[in-house]
Amino acid sequence: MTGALLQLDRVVKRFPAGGFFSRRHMTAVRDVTFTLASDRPEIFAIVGESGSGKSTLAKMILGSEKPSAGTLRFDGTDLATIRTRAGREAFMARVQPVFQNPFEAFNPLTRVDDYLTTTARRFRGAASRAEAERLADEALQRVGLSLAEVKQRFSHELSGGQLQRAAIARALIPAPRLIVADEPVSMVDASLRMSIVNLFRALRDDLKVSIVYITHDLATTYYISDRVIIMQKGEVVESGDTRTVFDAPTHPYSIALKAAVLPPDPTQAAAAIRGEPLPAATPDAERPLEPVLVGP
Ligand SMILES: Nc1ncnc2c1ncn2[C@@H]1O[C@H](COP(=O)(O)OP(=O)(O)OP(=O)(O)O)[C@@H](O)[C@H]1O
Repeated sequence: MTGALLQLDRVVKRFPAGGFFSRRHMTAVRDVTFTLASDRPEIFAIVGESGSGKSTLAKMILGSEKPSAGTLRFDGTDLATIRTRAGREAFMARVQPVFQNPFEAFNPLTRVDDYLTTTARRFRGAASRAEAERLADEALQRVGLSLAEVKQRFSHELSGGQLQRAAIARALIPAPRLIVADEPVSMVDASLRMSIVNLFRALRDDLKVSIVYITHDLATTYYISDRVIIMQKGEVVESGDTRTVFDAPTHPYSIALKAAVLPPDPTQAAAAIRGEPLPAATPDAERPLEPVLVGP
């Protein structure tokens, strides 16, 4: 490991609770510590039920919320020290978000291609419309779309799956090192989920982008992530290599979570992601060592 891409050290976030005059606080994120290496792109999952602090953690990684205590470093720089507009823009180019609802991520009054070309001008310095369109098309091709398919179209004219792909393309235009994806497939039609999930793997492998994948969905986490932390009430209760954690969880919360939602058989889990009825389980002896991804 040559250094850390992202390093969280005892990160805490408290919010005021109990009204304006109250001094009470609730702790949304408590003492979270983890590191993503800069020379080993990976999909790092943050899993937990609603209210466990996942989105608050995502906002702190994106620099849009400040920690109450602890430090977050990106490429060695403490995010708290980024104060200038130029510093903030440079950080934003390297750490890009993908949100749950692509219809909220795009302004309904702006054409999708304009959105992408504006990003190319702002973050990649594209000097002409032709250059901005070339960069937008390149990013769209990466996600299985093309500029021709989105040109002159507004967000409501695309399907949810297409628009989430366009949102991922927008995130790719600045050539980021890290993508923070907060529930990126939960609003996508179940039948298209697998193709988006596979896309994140391709970005990791082909573009060497690391991905912080935030979700409450264990099935997709099991399929795509390399490492996982499981959060409960703001705290990390279990962490490690995804296969190890899910195959033999040790914390009572992880055990209960797995029992409640994750079909133990890989073929069944793949069907669950696609929203299909579960097929018969594959006998243990015939199971591949690695889960087989069947797409789209
Ligand atoms: N701006 C805020 N002010 C006060 N409390 C907040 C704020 N943001 C989040 N919280 C609280 O912090 C806790 C963690 O919320 P967070 O949204 O991070 O959880 P989550 O795991 O992402 O849940 P979900 O999946 O429902 O988004 C919750 O109790 C929430 O109500």
